[in-house]
Amino acid sequence: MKLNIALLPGDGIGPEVTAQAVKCLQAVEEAFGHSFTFTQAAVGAVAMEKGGDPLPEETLEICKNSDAILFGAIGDPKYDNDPDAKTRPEQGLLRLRQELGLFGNIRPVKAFPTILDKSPLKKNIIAKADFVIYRELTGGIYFGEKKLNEAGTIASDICEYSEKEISRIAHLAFKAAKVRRNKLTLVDKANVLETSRLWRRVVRKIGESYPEVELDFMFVDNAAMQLILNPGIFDVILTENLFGDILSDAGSVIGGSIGLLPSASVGEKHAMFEPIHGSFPQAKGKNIANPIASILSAAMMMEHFGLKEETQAIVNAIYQSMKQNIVTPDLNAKGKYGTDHVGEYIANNIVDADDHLSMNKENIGLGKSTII
Ligand SMILES: NC(=O)C1=CN([C@@H]2O[C@H](COP(=O)(O)OP(=O)(O)OC[C@H]3O[C@@H](n4cnc5c(N)ncnc54)[C@H](O)[C@@H]3O)[C@@H](O)[C@H]2O)C=CC1
Ligand SMILES: CC(C)CC(=O)C(=O)O
Ligand SMILES: [Mg+2]
Repeated sequence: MKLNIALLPGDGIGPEVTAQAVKCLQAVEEAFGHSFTFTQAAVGAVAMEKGGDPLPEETLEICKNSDAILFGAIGDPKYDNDPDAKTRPEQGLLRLRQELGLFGNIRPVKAFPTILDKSPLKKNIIAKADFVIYRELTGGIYFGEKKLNEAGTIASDICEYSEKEISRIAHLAFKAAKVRRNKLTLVDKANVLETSRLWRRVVRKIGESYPEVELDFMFVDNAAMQLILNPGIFDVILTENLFGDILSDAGSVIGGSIGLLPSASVGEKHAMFEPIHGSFPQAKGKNIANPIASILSAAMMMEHFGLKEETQAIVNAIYQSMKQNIVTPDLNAKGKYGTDHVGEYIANNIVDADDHLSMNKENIGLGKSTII
């Protein structure tokens, strides 16, 4: 298969982790006989340094003309610590999602069996965790009107959702539930928010077309607690933009590090693959960031194109690195392995399934059912 991949490393650890994902995609290319072309473009603070715009027109064009986008991370303390900054790196990512119509963000969460002891949570609790968050990505409070009064004393952010915005991601989530364990939990705050009550009405109606899927509802405050206490009760979580952002970072505690959680952001025409973590500026240039979230995002890209064996080969190689304890310091405090070493090791262990008989065949479920 020939793929044109737009590469947007971004800020902080973004370039370090995406470089490892690229190594792994190149290993897939070689092992399976594909042809991937990478076109790099600037986004976030690095793009602002060059021309002031966190999403330059040229970058957007490269993305629009690509088959898929591999995104690193954006964000810089220079802007985080400046409440008066008019332009921010994060606007580059938000606009990119909006311009490309990436309305569905798919975030699978499952603990790798080989590193169950890395989570601060009890093994018997997290071993049962296997869920996927379908987060609405181009609506809600992140995209509503923002206001600050002249005195700078009163601010507001509007949260707005339309039936159309809710229903397109709801269909994706129901379809995912059908090929998983037939359960969908809508997480909202319908006891307080009008938008949440609209979500409930629309999702309940759509649920009638998916009679095999058990639909339940949970308030977001309770869901934050259940995710930690009882993660095994979830299969597909469907939720709005803000709640999905927060819940998925909380969910990353299950796997032992946010540096392990990938995502796919999908729309009708485009697809982007991005770790759920940010630019982790404290780690920039130190060669300590975990590259696996980025590498698994590349695996989700392979899965998106129906390349199941390729997806599995990447996941198997990640297993191998964990089994050998070739992991970054977030998973082994005494570890001496750097971002590039872990990436290199995983890339070197990516082999075609035919040559794979001696390798570990377990999988984390990515290859089966997270992307429709
Ligand atoms: N998708 C994106 O590009 C996102 C960007 N951001 C931006 O990133 C910057 C930093 O934000 P934070 O709130 O500190 O979130 P963050 O996700 O960058 O880091 C939070 C903590 O997670 C851990 N962590 C993150 N990535 C890791 C990795 N690959 N390996 C090991 N540990 C990892 C570190 O302990 C870190 O202190 C901000 O400017 C923020 O706006 C935040 C979230 C998402
Ligand atoms: C920085 C935000 C725009 C993004 C974020 O936190 C996320 O998508 O997880
Ligand atoms: Mg986030």
